[in-house]
Amino acid sequence: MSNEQRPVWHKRVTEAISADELAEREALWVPLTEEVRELVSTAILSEVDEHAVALARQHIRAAQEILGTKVDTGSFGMHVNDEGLAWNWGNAATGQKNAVAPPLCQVPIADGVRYEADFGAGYEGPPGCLHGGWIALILDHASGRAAHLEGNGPTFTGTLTIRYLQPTRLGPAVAHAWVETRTANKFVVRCTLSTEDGVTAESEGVFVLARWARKPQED
Ligand SMILES: CCCCC/C=C\C/C=C\C/C=C\C/C=C\CCCC(=O)SCCNC(=O)CCNC(=O)[C@H](O)C(C)(C)COP(=O)(O)OP(=O)(O)OC[C@H]1O[C@@H](n2cnc3c(N)ncnc32)[C@H](O)[C@@H]1OP(=O)(O)O
Repeated sequence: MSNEQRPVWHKRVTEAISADELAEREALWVPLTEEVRELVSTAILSEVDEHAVALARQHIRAAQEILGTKVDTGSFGMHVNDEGLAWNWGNAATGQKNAVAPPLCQVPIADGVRYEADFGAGYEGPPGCLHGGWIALILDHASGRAAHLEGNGPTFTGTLTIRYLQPTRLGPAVAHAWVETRTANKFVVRCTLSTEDGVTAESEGVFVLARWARKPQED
């Protein structure tokens, strides 16, 4: 894939960094992400008085100021090194630096892709249950990842059909996605989301290997 083929919106940053240095950087930032995520949940559930709220806001503004002394602009995009490593830590589903992303943990399996997560107060839709929009994101991401692994390139969601079977209670959940059929550039992927109540949502999606990422003979 050449730079000329990539669309203008595709932010790509090349960095001279080794795999070891990248691992160190990840170890530095992931705890911050987890703490910000925890802060969101605590802020929702907290019942402290107005003085405590004012004090907490002071500390949060101080942290914001410290982090803001050196920032990139726009989005994180896709960072790459010359060893072929790529990391998109701003990703809304799994970005290591994105506290808005749910706490998804990918677990290796032979048949497709499995993600596990424990959804807390920040993900609530119907009282006590996971918001349907988050469910869509999880099904979409797990399916996209399954297609990506099999197609070896960036696959975009073309169509995603979701059946919400029963409410998904907050707490532990598992997503399992697998490619059902494929042609050179198109993948039909199925995905389920399950809790201790069983399967709560399922989807079927068509994922398309982006035209700009196809090898010339596949176009
Ligand atoms: C998402 C990757 C971004 C790039 C990042 C780089 C690296 C990524 C690294 C790691 C990623 C890891 C995992 C990924 C995990 C999650 C992914 C999340 C996915 C998303 O959240 S992504 C955002 C929402 N998504 C969009 O923003 C799409 C906007 N849209 C378009 O960009 C185009 O519209 C596109 C590309 C869909 C098609 O355009 P195209 O020109 O490539 O298609 P083309 O005409 O060649 O068709 C080829 C065959 O697909 C069929 N086809 C075409 N369109 C279809 C559709 N909509 N539904 C069903 N089938 C469709 C045709 O019928 C034909 O089928 P057939 O071969 O059988 O004739």
